[in-house]
Amino acid sequence: MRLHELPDPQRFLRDHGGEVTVAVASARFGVGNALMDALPGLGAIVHFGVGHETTDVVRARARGIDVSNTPDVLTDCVADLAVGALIDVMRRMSAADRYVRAGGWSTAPFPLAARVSGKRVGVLGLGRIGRAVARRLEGFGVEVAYCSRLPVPGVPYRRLPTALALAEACDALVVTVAGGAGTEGLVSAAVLDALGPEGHLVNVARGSVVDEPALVAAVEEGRIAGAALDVFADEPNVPRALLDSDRVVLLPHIASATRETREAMADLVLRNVERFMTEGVLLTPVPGPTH
Ligand SMILES: O=C(O)C(=O)CO
Repeated sequence: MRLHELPDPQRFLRDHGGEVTVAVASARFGVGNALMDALPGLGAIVHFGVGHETTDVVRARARGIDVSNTPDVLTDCVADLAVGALIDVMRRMSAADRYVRAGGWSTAPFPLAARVSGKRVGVLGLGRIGRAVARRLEGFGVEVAYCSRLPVPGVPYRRLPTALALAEACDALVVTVAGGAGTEGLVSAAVLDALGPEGHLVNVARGSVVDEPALVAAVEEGRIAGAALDVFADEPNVPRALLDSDRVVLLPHIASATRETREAMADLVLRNVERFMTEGVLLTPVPGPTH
């Protein structure tokens, strides 16, 4: 049953909320507190997607509700897209495509772009996706550094203590950290200024991680060279100044959106539901009580 497609979802919740034992939610909407409260018999929340910041997991667990997401199956596609977006914004591929289509090539050569190979790239949040991005970048002879709450054992990359220090040490920053209150505004005006007028930003995490008004100002004022964004503060709304900028690559939150990966995510959702319905446990519960 799809709650959002019902003519009167509130009425359904009043009449049948107590019968629902499993809720499946997208990472975008999650299960908010009001919905959680309307489902007194809920035992599991199964997210389609790796992000789960839209559900209060601590609150759910306190009520005995277990929560799962779809890790691993989307890592490669998100990392592929992050690296593609980095190359796009640094080499200005989308802008060059627009240039050719608009007939610019017959009037003047396209302006020179920034080299990718051999540059210093900072990965903000070295989880599964961050590590997959870093591994790919090694193939470009990129010097990778990272910033994460705790040191990540067994990786050959330099760890910087803060996002600011990482931005100061790098030519480009790729944001792969989890969303939610703990990372809100982590890429601040100061971080963008540390990245500098030659620096590029890629965000495949959550719009909330970047101070979007500060990013808009930095792009407009040329305080950073460019940005490639798959996520925004208020999707699907993209600030006008970004739409108007040729220095920005804009993507409609498609990092995991391949047929193969979306099928694998859907399959994992169904396997979580099945496991919960048959054995009362989830297959891929989200880690830690306070994650
Ligand atoms: O899995 C997620 O959290 C996503 O944002 C999918 O792209």
